[in-house]
Amino acid sequence: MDNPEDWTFLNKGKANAIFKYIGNDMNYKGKVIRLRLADQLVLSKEIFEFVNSFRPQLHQLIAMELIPVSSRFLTTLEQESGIAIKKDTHGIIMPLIGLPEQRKRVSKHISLYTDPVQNHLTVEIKPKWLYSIPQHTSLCRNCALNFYRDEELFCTLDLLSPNLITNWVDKLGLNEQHSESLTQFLSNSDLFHILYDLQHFEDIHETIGTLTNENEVPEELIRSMALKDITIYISFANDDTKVTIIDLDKKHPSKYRHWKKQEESLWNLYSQNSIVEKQCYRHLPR
Ligand SMILES: O=P(O)(O)O[C@@H]1[C@@H](OP(=O)(O)O)[C@H](OP(=O)(O)O)[C@H](O)[C@H](OP(=O)(O)O)[C@H]1OP(=O)(O)O
Ligand SMILES: Nc1ncnc2c1ncn2[C@@H]1O[C@H](COP(=O)(O)OP(=O)(O)OP(=O)(O)O)[C@@H](O)[C@H]1O
Repeated sequence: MDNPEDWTFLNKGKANAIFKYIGNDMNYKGKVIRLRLADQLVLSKEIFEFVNSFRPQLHQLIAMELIPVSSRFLTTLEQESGIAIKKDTHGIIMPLIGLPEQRKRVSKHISLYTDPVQNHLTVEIKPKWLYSIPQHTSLCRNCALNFYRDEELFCTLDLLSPNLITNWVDKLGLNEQHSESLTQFLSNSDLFHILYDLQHFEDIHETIGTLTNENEVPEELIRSMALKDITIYISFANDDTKVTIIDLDKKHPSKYRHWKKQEESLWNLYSQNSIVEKQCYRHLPR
């Protein structure tokens, strides 16, 4: 496995690079390795343990295996891909998520992957903040962020409310069969409610606003913010529905500066109910 020639660059985000296995070892065929980018402060072993702590509640989390990597392995992949990789002791092996070829980007947080021949669909959703929006707030964090970026106003808070799901799905413009499958899944699954419960952090806007030092960042806020940054793949192929959650990365407390900056950018939008025709759905505490 430690032969860098057996791995080819697949994709990257802000914190990780993904390499696909192209060697002959059957243990790694159909797998990827996920490596931390050079500027990251949380290492793969800590991420692995963090993710595992959520497995009892989130059984859809992608399977992971922590494996030691040599510095020669990392340096060679870094040179070949041109991506600065963290000098880490471990990487994380995961199954390769195969996506249908045609991609339609609905918004920064929603994409649809379809295979019209086989009629397969994978929906990629970054649900972001699933929470009860505070009193006197018109726009939730998701709608405020989308508005700020001039993105489509697709609010995942709608998915917590059975009567708003059909309309949410209709706006995606899927074919009838896929619309029906997705509506059925979203109506019957408790995943978004589980995430809502797990993300819960009382007075989150105020807490972020008052942080002045990374030592003040509560562990529960780190967990909540990590859960607000996951990606979910929902795949429909034949009669099979498969759900996979990726990217549940432990946040370093130094990220509080970014969270605060985002709050400062969005603050004025939270109370502007004239911006959009539709008010955000207010999900009441249960
Ligand atoms: O602050 P946000 O809501 O913009 O979230 C950031 C994400 O932007 P998004 O809004 O999802 O497009 C951002 O996503 P992109 O790389 O922009 O797709 C990252 O996930 C970032 O986390 P990290 O730096 O990788 O630890 C995310 O930062 P965190 O807030 O999760 O720390
Ligand atoms: N198991 C996988 N199989 C196939 N592709 C994957 C897999 N895991 C991640 N990817 C792809 O690589 C991209 C980056 O991976 P990942 O989300 O883990 O990185 P990140 O740095 O945490 O991203 P972000 O900046 O959104 O936080 C994903 O958006 C996805 O397209």
